[in-house]
Amino acid sequence: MKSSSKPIQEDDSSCEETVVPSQQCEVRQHEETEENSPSKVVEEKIQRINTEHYEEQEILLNQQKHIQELKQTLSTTKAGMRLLQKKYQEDFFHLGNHVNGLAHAATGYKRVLEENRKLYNLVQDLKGNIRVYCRVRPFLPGEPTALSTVEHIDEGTITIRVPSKYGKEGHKPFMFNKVFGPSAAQEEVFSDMQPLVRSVLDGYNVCIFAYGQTGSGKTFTMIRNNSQNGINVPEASLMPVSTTDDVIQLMDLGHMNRAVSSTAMNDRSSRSHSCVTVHVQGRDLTSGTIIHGSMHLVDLAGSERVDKSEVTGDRLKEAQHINKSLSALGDVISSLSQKTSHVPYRNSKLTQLLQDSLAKTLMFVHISPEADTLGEAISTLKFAERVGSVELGAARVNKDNSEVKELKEQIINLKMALARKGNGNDAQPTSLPHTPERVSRRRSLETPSVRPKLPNIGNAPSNLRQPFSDTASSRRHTLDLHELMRRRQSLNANEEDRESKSGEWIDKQDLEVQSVTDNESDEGVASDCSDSDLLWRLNVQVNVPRVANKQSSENPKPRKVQTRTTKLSETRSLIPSLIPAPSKRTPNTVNSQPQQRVTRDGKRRLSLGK
Ligand SMILES: Nc1ncnc2c1ncn2[C@@H]1O[C@H](COP(=O)(O)OP(=O)(O)OP(=O)(O)O)[C@@H](O)[C@H]1O
Repeated sequence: MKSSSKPIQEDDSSCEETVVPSQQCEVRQHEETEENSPSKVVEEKIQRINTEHYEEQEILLNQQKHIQELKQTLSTTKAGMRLLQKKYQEDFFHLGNHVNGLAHAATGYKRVLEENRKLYNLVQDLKGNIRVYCRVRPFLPGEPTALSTVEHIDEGTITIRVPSKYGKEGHKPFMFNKVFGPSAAQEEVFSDMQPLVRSVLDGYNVCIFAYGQTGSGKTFTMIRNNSQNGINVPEASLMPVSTTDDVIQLMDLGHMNRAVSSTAMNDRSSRSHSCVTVHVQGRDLTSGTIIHGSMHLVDLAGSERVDKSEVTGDRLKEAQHINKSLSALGDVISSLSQKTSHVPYRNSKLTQLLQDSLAKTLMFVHISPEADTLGEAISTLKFAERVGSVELGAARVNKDNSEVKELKEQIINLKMALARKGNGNDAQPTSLPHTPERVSRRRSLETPSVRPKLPNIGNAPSNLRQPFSDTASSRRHTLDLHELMRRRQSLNANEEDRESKSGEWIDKQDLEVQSVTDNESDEGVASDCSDSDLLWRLNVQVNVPRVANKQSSENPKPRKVQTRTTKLSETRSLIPSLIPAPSKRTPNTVNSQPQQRVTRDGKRRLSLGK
């Protein structure tokens, strides 16, 4: 193709270059045409095709070569990839192993941490430390959730965000046995308390109290929701034992009778401490030892400074009373921590109530997250840390050994003798020898399991109370509180008829609900456990406050002591016939006046930790 076009171009150029007449040019063209004969053209074509073929061959060869090279590269790459894949697989395998190892280690670490915590708590228990749990309330609906006072929460540490004057870096850590954040569920909180609650059934005295400023969530922790009395608290129960619901019902009962009024801090501020006491008593089947334990559940009134609540008049006096008892609690705690020889338990009704159970105490300290409560939160946490450092010595099981039992029996005999004397019966039980029958009869007095109807209380034969049946003598009892509540309601319905009613007994389990606002004129607390209370404590007892607080929040009135003891009819009617009424302890004259703490500026200290 190329060769054929070229001569034509040459011809054209020659034609252009030489200026010849048109005829001459035509002649030359003719001559050239002759030269381009068909054979020549074919030849040239073949040559051209060959050349082209040769070139294509060359290209093909080149391409094949490239393909070969590419194949080579591909297989090398493939081999490399396979190698890499293998390596990655190995790496992944190792990584997996490593991660597994880490996960295992983390689980182990968690387990060790948990064990450490348990051991730490055990050591604390052995030393008799007051256990302190801290709980942070979440922001409430409608509250500005700007910045929480809480910076960080770890298992047992809570770090509070503070202005720099409080700490170098603007935060301050506090350590407790456990810290529950705002999202902690009730179940989580209660599951940690189970061992403590169970120890009541093993014969220990236990006290669980909720401390914190108004509105910080004390009642939320201590009781469940009760729409009846309009208290907006959650559906949950304090105690994970079978008696939970019953005890909670009692707490509700106490709460219903509790003084509440609105303050600057809370629309329904509790203006009194609410205490529920559960006494459990049973006999160890193997040794025959009588074991009794008690549990105080105390929902304290708000611990804030009086001026914070902005109350005046009667409310102010009430607030001062509240803080006086909290102050007395603070005094008890500080004298326990300083191990002074005298602990001023008698300075307040609250501390008298807690005296027998402080050896196994759990304090729930509550704080609110709002920034404007920072000051209260810090003083609350400081107080709680101090409480946590108090060593009370190991708690002891309330076992009556044979000597104590014998002495108690003698006391019972004496009481019976006195009672008979009062009835004109001159029997002299104390002078009787301790025959086995007598001892067994006296024991039967201690441990009634059948609940007899008592026809004539004054002449009730002493063997009316039966010994524990096998089931009844089990160390763990379920409180028959439904019955108790039913009776409580019927008591309310017809208080006047109480005296004449007879009923059944509930053995060895006493329950008390009290609303306490301390007052110098208060007499001994109902749960006071003196020896003379032995028979008295065999009966069901519900102490409810004489409530000024039917007083509504609109018309609240200050109260003195609002504790009334309501005994079931059979309790009332039986006891006086057999024994004298339970004696109330005479207040300790040495320390009958509450201590008034004076601060440096000369003002009386009104609240704890301030
Ligand atoms: N952990 C919590 N989760 C959700 N809401 C809570 C929590 N703790 C408290 N609250 C809510 O905060 C409000 C105040 O709580 P609560 O009444 O228990 O405080 P308080 O400390 O008992 O107050 P007061 O001293 O006045 O009796 C209630 O509406 C309660 O439902």
